[in-house]
Amino acid sequence: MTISAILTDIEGTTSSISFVKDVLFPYARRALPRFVAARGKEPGVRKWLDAVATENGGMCQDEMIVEVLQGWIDEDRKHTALKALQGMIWADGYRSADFTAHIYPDAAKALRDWHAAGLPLYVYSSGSVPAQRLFFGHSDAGDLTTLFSGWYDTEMGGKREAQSYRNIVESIGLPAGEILFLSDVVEELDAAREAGLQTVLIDRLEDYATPRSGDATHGHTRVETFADVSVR
Ligand SMILES: CSCCC(=O)C(=O)COP(=O)(O)O
Ligand SMILES: [Mg+2]
Repeated sequence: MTISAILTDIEGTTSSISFVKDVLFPYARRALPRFVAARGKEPGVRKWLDAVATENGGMCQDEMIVEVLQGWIDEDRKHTALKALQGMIWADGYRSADFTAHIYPDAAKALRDWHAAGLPLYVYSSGSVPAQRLFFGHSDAGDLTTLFSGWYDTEMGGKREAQSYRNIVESIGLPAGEILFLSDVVEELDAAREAGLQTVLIDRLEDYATPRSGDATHGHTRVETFADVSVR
């Protein structure tokens, strides 16, 4: 079947889970108290803190909001408010060169090759769109932002819901069946398939101790690196 565009996940797909869990999340957890104290009154920050407070019974102390957010980081909650705030915090880390974002060399190469071949590339991640731009703007392989034609986060809906992929398909403006979605999470691939997209499971051996096979792949094509993704 024709592939006219590629939509990719980040964590566990283009990039290692351990970079996100062991570098980005602890950085945000540590920096949160100081970040909220320094910037909590800015409208663009306050709106997300207020959203967290409202969801937790209207708590009014920022210290309590910080504790809730740190708990969500520990649980790896993919909450839009947390993701927006994390993105703002990571901006400091990237700017001061505390880290660069991990990208598998095979992913960087394939993304460059597909872009050069004229295939439009899109990102769909639980990380906020500003966080995605920072991530690919400061990757181990340099600034890759110009490779992408569009960016989507959970403002489009949750990654395990078919409607989110329908929203993205409408935004991209191509037939669902011509868009290939790449992810390490089978439930995300299931939702994308339900919306009519083509799917490939990226099964990184560095991230997943046991290769997924048989029923565990839910029938999605499985590869271990981007080099094995066929776009013809
Ligand atoms: C691009 S921001 C860092 C990743 C992140 O916060 C995250 O939750 C990644 O989730 P994904 O949907 O890319 O698996
Ligand atoms: Mg992922």
